Amino acid sequence: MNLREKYGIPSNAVITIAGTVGVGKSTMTKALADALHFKTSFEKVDANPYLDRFYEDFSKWSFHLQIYFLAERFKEQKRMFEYGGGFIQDRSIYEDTGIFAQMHKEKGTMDPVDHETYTSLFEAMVLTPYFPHPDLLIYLEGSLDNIIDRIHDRGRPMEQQTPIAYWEEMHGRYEKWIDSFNGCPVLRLNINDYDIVQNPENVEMIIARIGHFIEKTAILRK
Ligand SMILES: Nc1ncnc2c1ncn2[C@@H]1O[C@H](COP(=O)(O)OP(=O)(O)O)[C@@H](O)[C@H]1O
Ligand SMILES: Nc1ncnc2c1ncn2[C@H]1C[C@H](O)[C@@H](COP(=O)(O)O)O1
Repeated sequence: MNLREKYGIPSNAVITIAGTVGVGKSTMTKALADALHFKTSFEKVDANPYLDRFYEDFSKWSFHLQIYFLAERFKEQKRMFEYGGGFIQDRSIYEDTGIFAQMHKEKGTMDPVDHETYTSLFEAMVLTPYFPHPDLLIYLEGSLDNIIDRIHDRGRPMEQQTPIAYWEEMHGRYEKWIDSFNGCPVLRLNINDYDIVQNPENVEMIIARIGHFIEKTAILRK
Protein backbone atom coordinates (compact mmCIF):
# COMPACT_ATOMS: atom_id res chain seq x y z
CA MET A 1 0.00 0.00 0.00
CA ASN A 2 1.41 3.44 -0.89
CA LEU A 3 1.49 6.39 1.54
CA ARG A 4 -1.50 8.08 -0.06
CA GLU A 5 -3.69 4.99 0.45
CA LYS A 6 -2.19 4.25 3.88
CA TYR A 7 -3.30 7.66 5.20
CA GLY A 8 -6.58 7.90 3.27
CA ILE A 9 -5.72 10.89 1.09
CA PRO A 10 -8.07 11.08 -1.93
CA SER A 11 -6.28 10.71 -5.27
CA ASN A 12 -8.07 13.81 -6.59
CA ALA A 13 -7.10 16.10 -3.68
CA VAL A 14 -5.66 19.55 -4.35
CA ILE A 15 -3.33 20.66 -1.58
CA THR A 16 -1.82 24.13 -1.65
CA ILE A 17 1.28 25.14 0.32
CA ALA A 18 1.27 28.67 1.72
CA GLY A 19 3.78 30.75 3.64
CA THR A 20 6.18 33.61 3.40
CA VAL A 21 9.08 33.79 0.94
CA GLY A 22 11.84 31.30 1.82
CA VAL A 23 9.87 29.31 4.41
CA GLY A 24 10.18 26.10 2.38
CA LYS A 25 7.08 25.85 0.15
CA SER A 26 8.81 24.62 -3.02
CA THR A 27 10.81 22.05 -1.06
CA MET A 28 7.65 20.80 0.64
CA THR A 29 5.69 20.78 -2.64
CA LYS A 30 8.22 18.51 -4.29
CA ALA A 31 8.60 16.21 -1.27
CA LEU A 32 4.84 15.72 -0.83
CA ALA A 33 4.18 15.27 -4.56
CA ASP A 34 6.95 12.63 -4.80
CA ALA A 35 5.67 10.75 -1.78
CA LEU A 36 1.99 10.89 -2.80
CA HIS A 37 2.58 10.45 -6.55
CA PHE A 38 0.80 13.75 -7.14
CA LYS A 39 1.50 16.31 -9.84
CA THR A 40 3.04 19.68 -8.96
CA SER A 41 2.07 23.24 -9.73
CA PHE A 42 5.02 25.61 -9.20
CA GLU A 43 4.99 29.37 -9.46
CA LYS A 44 7.13 30.92 -12.20
CA VAL A 45 10.21 32.53 -10.68
CA ASP A 46 13.17 32.13 -13.08
CA ALA A 47 11.05 32.67 -16.21
CA ASN A 48 9.11 35.54 -14.69
CA PRO A 49 9.60 38.63 -16.90
CA TYR A 50 8.74 41.14 -14.17
CA LEU A 51 10.30 39.82 -10.97
CA ASP A 52 13.79 41.36 -11.30
CA ARG A 53 12.36 44.69 -12.43
CA PHE A 54 9.84 44.60 -9.58
CA TYR A 55 12.57 44.21 -6.96
CA GLU A 56 14.47 47.12 -8.54
CA ASP A 57 11.44 49.43 -8.50
CA PHE A 58 8.36 48.27 -6.59
CA SER A 59 6.21 51.30 -7.48
CA LYS A 60 6.80 51.00 -11.21
CA TRP A 61 6.22 47.26 -11.56
CA SER A 62 3.92 46.08 -8.77
CA PHE A 63 0.73 46.22 -10.88
CA HIS A 64 2.36 44.43 -13.83
CA LEU A 65 3.72 41.70 -11.55
CA GLN A 66 0.38 41.13 -9.78
CA ILE A 67 -1.44 40.82 -13.12
CA TYR A 68 1.22 38.41 -14.34
CA PHE A 69 0.96 36.21 -11.21
CA LEU A 70 -2.84 36.30 -11.32
CA ALA A 71 -2.87 35.10 -14.93
CA GLU A 72 -0.30 32.38 -14.24
CA ARG A 73 -2.06 31.07 -11.14
CA PHE A 74 -5.42 31.11 -12.87
CA LYS A 75 -4.01 29.05 -15.77
CA GLU A 76 -2.58 26.62 -13.23
CA GLN A 77 -5.96 26.44 -11.49
CA LYS A 78 -7.57 25.52 -14.79
CA ARG A 79 -4.89 22.89 -15.47
CA MET A 80 -5.45 21.27 -12.04
CA PHE A 81 -9.19 21.24 -12.60
CA GLU A 82 -8.85 19.72 -16.07
CA TYR A 83 -6.63 16.94 -14.72
CA GLY A 84 -9.25 16.22 -12.04
CA GLY A 85 -6.97 17.06 -9.10
CA GLY A 86 -4.12 15.09 -7.57
CA PHE A 87 -1.91 18.17 -7.19
CA ILE A 88 0.40 19.87 -4.72
CA GLN A 89 0.51 23.59 -5.44
CA ASP A 90 3.38 25.88 -4.49
CA ARG A 91 1.69 29.01 -3.07
CA SER A 92 -2.02 29.78 -3.12
CA ILE A 93 -3.72 32.42 -5.23
CA TYR A 94 -5.07 33.96 -1.98
CA GLU A 95 -1.62 35.15 -0.92
CA ASP A 96 -1.23 37.37 -3.99
CA THR A 97 -4.10 39.57 -2.96
CA GLY A 98 -4.16 39.00 0.83
CA ILE A 99 -0.44 39.58 1.34
CA PHE A 100 1.48 41.05 -1.60
CA ALA A 101 -0.98 43.40 -3.32
CA GLN A 102 -2.35 44.59 0.03
CA MET A 103 1.11 45.21 1.47
CA HIS A 104 2.31 47.19 -1.55
CA LYS A 105 -0.85 49.28 -1.61
CA GLU A 106 -0.58 50.09 2.09
CA LYS A 107 3.15 50.85 1.81
CA GLY A 108 2.50 53.21 -1.10
CA THR A 109 4.30 51.08 -3.69
CA MET A 110 1.12 50.13 -5.55
CA ASP A 111 -1.13 52.87 -6.82
CA PRO A 112 -4.57 52.72 -5.10
CA VAL A 113 -6.41 52.85 -8.45
CA ASP A 114 -4.21 50.05 -9.82
CA HIS A 115 -4.93 48.11 -6.64
CA GLU A 116 -8.67 48.57 -7.10
CA THR A 117 -8.46 47.41 -10.72
CA TYR A 118 -6.41 44.40 -9.67
CA THR A 119 -8.79 43.53 -6.81
CA SER A 120 -11.90 43.72 -8.98
CA LEU A 121 -10.25 41.45 -11.55
CA PHE A 122 -9.19 39.03 -8.80
CA GLU A 123 -12.70 38.96 -7.35
CA ALA A 124 -14.34 38.45 -10.74
CA MET A 125 -12.02 35.51 -11.42
CA VAL A 126 -11.78 33.87 -8.01
CA LEU A 127 -14.83 34.73 -5.94
CA THR A 128 -17.22 32.82 -8.18
CA PRO A 129 -18.93 29.44 -7.67
CA TYR A 130 -16.95 28.19 -10.68
CA PHE A 131 -13.60 28.61 -8.99
CA PRO A 132 -12.61 25.40 -7.18
CA HIS A 133 -10.92 26.05 -3.83
CA PRO A 134 -8.17 23.68 -2.63
CA ASP A 135 -9.15 20.80 -0.36
CA LEU A 136 -6.45 21.83 2.08
CA LEU A 137 -4.04 24.70 2.61
CA ILE A 138 -0.86 23.74 4.46
CA TYR A 139 0.53 26.84 6.14
CA LEU A 140 4.28 26.73 6.80
CA GLU A 141 5.40 28.95 9.66
CA GLY A 142 8.69 29.65 11.37
CA SER A 143 10.75 32.35 13.04
CA LEU A 144 11.82 35.37 11.02
CA ASP A 145 15.51 34.58 11.72
CA ASN A 146 15.23 31.03 10.35
CA ILE A 147 13.40 32.28 7.27
CA ILE A 148 15.94 35.02 6.55
CA ASP A 149 18.73 32.44 6.85
CA ARG A 150 16.93 30.32 4.25
CA ILE A 151 16.49 33.29 1.87
CA HIS A 152 20.24 33.97 2.19
CA ASP A 153 21.21 30.32 1.72
CA ARG A 154 19.04 30.05 -1.40
CA GLY A 155 20.79 33.13 -2.79
CA ARG A 156 18.37 34.57 -5.39
CA PRO A 157 20.21 37.86 -6.20
CA MET A 158 17.16 40.18 -6.20
CA GLU A 159 16.08 38.90 -2.77
CA GLN A 160 19.57 39.41 -1.27
CA GLN A 161 19.44 43.10 -2.17
CA THR A 162 16.03 43.55 -0.53
CA PRO A 163 16.11 45.17 2.96
CA ILE A 164 15.39 42.84 5.92
CA ALA A 165 12.51 45.20 6.82
CA TYR A 166 10.62 43.94 3.75
CA TRP A 167 10.76 40.31 4.92
CA GLU A 168 9.91 41.38 8.46
CA GLU A 169 6.83 43.27 7.28
CA MET A 170 5.75 40.28 5.18
CA HIS A 171 6.32 37.85 8.06
CA GLY A 172 4.07 39.92 10.36
CA ARG A 173 1.38 40.21 7.72
CA TYR A 174 1.36 36.45 7.09
CA GLU A 175 0.74 35.76 10.80
CA LYS A 176 -2.31 38.04 10.83
CA TRP A 177 -3.57 36.86 7.44
CA ILE A 178 -3.61 33.17 8.32
CA ASP A 179 -5.51 33.79 11.57
CA SER A 180 -8.47 35.13 9.59
CA PHE A 181 -8.17 33.03 6.42
CA ASN A 182 -11.27 30.91 5.77
CA GLY A 183 -11.11 30.05 2.05
CA CYS A 184 -10.53 26.33 2.78
CA PRO A 185 -9.36 24.10 5.69
CA VAL A 186 -5.90 25.03 7.04
CA LEU A 187 -3.23 22.75 8.52
CA ARG A 188 -0.41 24.67 10.19
CA LEU A 189 3.09 23.19 10.26
CA ASN A 190 5.99 24.77 12.11
CA ILE A 191 9.29 24.35 10.27
CA ASN A 192 11.07 23.61 13.55
CA ASP A 193 8.95 20.51 14.14
CA TYR A 194 10.41 18.59 11.20
CA ASP A 195 13.31 18.79 8.79
CA ILE A 196 12.49 17.12 5.50
CA VAL A 197 15.86 18.04 4.00
CA GLN A 198 18.13 16.39 6.61
CA ASN A 199 15.52 13.74 7.50
CA PRO A 200 13.37 12.85 4.46
CA GLU A 201 11.59 10.19 6.52
CA ASN A 202 9.75 13.07 8.25
CA VAL A 203 7.64 13.40 5.09
CA GLU A 204 5.60 10.38 6.22
CA MET A 205 4.86 12.10 9.53
CA ILE A 206 3.50 15.10 7.62
CA ILE A 207 1.41 12.88 5.33
CA ALA A 208 -0.03 11.18 8.41
CA ARG A 209 -1.04 14.60 9.76
CA ILE A 210 -2.61 15.51 6.40
CA GLY A 211 -4.57 12.24 6.38
CA HIS A 212 -5.89 12.75 9.92
CA PHE A 213 -6.74 16.35 9.17
CA ILE A 214 -8.65 15.52 5.96
CA GLU A 215 -10.55 12.79 7.81
CA LYS A 216 -11.43 15.15 10.66
CA THR A 217 -12.58 17.99 8.37
CA ALA A 218 -14.65 15.54 6.28
CA ILE A 219 -16.43 14.40 9.47
CA LEU A 220 -17.03 18.02 10.55
CA ARG A 221 -18.46 18.90 7.13
CA LYS A 222 -21.03 16.07 7.26
N1 LIG B 1 13.01 21.61 5.87
C1 LIG B 1 14.08 22.32 5.48
N2 LIG B 1 15.20 22.27 6.19
C2 LIG B 1 16.26 23.00 5.82
N3 LIG B 1 16.30 23.82 4.76
C3 LIG B 1 15.20 23.91 4.02
C4 LIG B 1 14.02 23.17 4.34
N4 LIG B 1 13.07 23.47 3.42
C5 LIG B 1 13.64 24.36 2.57
N5 LIG B 1 14.92 24.60 2.91
C6 LIG B 1 15.84 25.51 2.20
O1 LIG B 1 15.36 26.84 2.38
C7 LIG B 1 15.48 27.59 1.16
C8 LIG B 1 14.09 28.11 0.76
O2 LIG B 1 13.25 26.98 0.47
P1 LIG B 1 12.15 27.04 -0.68
O3 LIG B 1 11.49 25.70 -0.68
O4 LIG B 1 12.74 27.52 -1.96
O5 LIG B 1 11.17 28.16 -0.07
P2 LIG B 1 9.91 28.91 -0.68
O6 LIG B 1 9.42 28.12 -1.86
O7 LIG B 1 8.92 28.98 0.44
O8 LIG B 1 10.39 30.28 -1.05
C9 LIG B 1 16.09 26.66 0.13
O9 LIG B 1 17.48 26.91 0.06
C10 LIG B 1 15.79 25.26 0.70
O10 LIG B 1 16.78 24.32 0.32
N1 LIG C 1 2.00 38.16 -5.74
C1 LIG C 1 3.30 38.46 -5.58
N2 LIG C 1 3.71 39.74 -5.52
C2 LIG C 1 5.00 40.07 -5.38
N3 LIG C 1 5.98 39.16 -5.29
C3 LIG C 1 5.61 37.88 -5.34
C4 LIG C 1 4.27 37.46 -5.46
N4 LIG C 1 4.25 36.11 -5.46
C5 LIG C 1 5.52 35.71 -5.35
N5 LIG C 1 6.34 36.77 -5.28
C6 LIG C 1 7.80 36.77 -5.24
C7 LIG C 1 8.41 36.51 -3.91
C8 LIG C 1 9.65 35.76 -4.24
O1 LIG C 1 10.73 36.66 -4.53
C9 LIG C 1 9.31 35.01 -5.52
C10 LIG C 1 8.94 33.57 -5.33
O2 LIG C 1 8.25 33.36 -4.11
P1 LIG C 1 8.60 32.13 -3.13
O3 LIG C 1 7.83 32.42 -1.87
O4 LIG C 1 10.08 32.08 -2.95
O5 LIG C 1 8.10 30.91 -3.84
O6 LIG C 1 8.22 35.70 -6.08
